[in-house]
Amino acid sequence: MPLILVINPGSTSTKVAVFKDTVPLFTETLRHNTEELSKYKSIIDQFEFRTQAILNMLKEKGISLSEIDAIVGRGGLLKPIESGTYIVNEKMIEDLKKAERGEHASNLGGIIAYTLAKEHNIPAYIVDPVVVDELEDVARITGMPEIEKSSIFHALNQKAIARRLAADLHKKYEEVNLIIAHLGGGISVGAHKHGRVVDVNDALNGEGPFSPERAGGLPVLDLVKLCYSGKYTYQEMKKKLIGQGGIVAHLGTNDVREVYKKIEEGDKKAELVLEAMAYQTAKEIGAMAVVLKGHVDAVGITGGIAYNEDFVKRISERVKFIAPVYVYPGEDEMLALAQGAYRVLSGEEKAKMYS
Ligand SMILES: Nc1ncnc2c1ncn2[C@@H]1O[C@H](COP(=O)(O)OP(=O)(O)O)[C@@H](O)[C@H]1O
Ligand SMILES: CCCC(=O)OP(=O)(O)O
Repeated sequence: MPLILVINPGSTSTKVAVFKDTVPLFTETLRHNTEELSKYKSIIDQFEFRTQAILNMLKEKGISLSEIDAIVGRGGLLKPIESGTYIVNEKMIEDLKKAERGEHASNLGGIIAYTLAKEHNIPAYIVDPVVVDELEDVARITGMPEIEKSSIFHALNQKAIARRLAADLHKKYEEVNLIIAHLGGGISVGAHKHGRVVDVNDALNGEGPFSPERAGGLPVLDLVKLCYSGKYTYQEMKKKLIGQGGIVAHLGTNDVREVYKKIEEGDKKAELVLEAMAYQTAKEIGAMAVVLKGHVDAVGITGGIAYNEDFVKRISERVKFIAPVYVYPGEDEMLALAQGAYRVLSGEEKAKMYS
């Protein structure tokens, strides 16, 4: 019965778990506030900090790395690839370190898994990275031929929750049309058509709703003007869009629980900004209903923010005319990662090779 270490770096957290086969021994979430993360210039600079946090957690739980049989991490911004479990190889590490497709905490999932696994001579995997690409061609075209739309989203959790929702409908994932909204540090809304995510907002690079730390879609020419205003460097502009945008920019925190505290204390601006995030998310769900030509079996709402019933209600009341709304607070990512690694370790599936 293999012991599997699961590492899931998100933009606002590092989640760590150890599974025996596919049974969790423990799962912990280490939350990182804006102040803690703003010390680091780039995501790769967070390597030591996040690795140490994981090692401390293992020590606290009395588990030694020498007992672990395989490590699986959340996959990052690689080339667009199909869904599945991939062995972490040198080429993948090179691409994650170069970060040519962008910087996101999930880049560290593969890198940390590989580094720790190498020291202990065990395999490292990633499963359903954020670049899983099942877009229909029509969804790729933008109005500027030089710019093609990308599929960058919470693929791991969206797929896991979509399967769970299909099961709750007593159907197979491949038989239903679903819209899944993941509400995390980033927000992604995907149209799942018979088991494929045929359209989804790029949750990293400025499409769809703003989120706790992303600016989301913006009036384009105003953005161009700001870029050329001479006020900001490229790196500063990037931070304003990814990491320091959205709720952080408006309210100075990436923690939606803090926003609710402000609202309880009578902060009207906090209430309006929060309502706007729910409004934009609902609007994106509406757009995905159009992608599916109105044939929607259910809408699923998931991610950390889905723990908050008020926020879910703000979305549901706008979208419940489309299809029944199901809520899955948090995520199924840790189990999905462990299951992906286990399918390979048990010989049920062959690991895919990234090239
Ligand atoms: N109980 C809760 N109520 C409301 N928001 C929450 C709760 N727990 C976490 N969140 C919010 O969820 C967001 C993080 O979601 P999560 O899915 O864990 O994302 P990530 O993978 O980006 O770290 C943060 O803004 C956090 O404040
Ligand atoms: C990079 C797309 C997935 C995403 O936004 O993840 P987080 O919510 O963990 O930042």
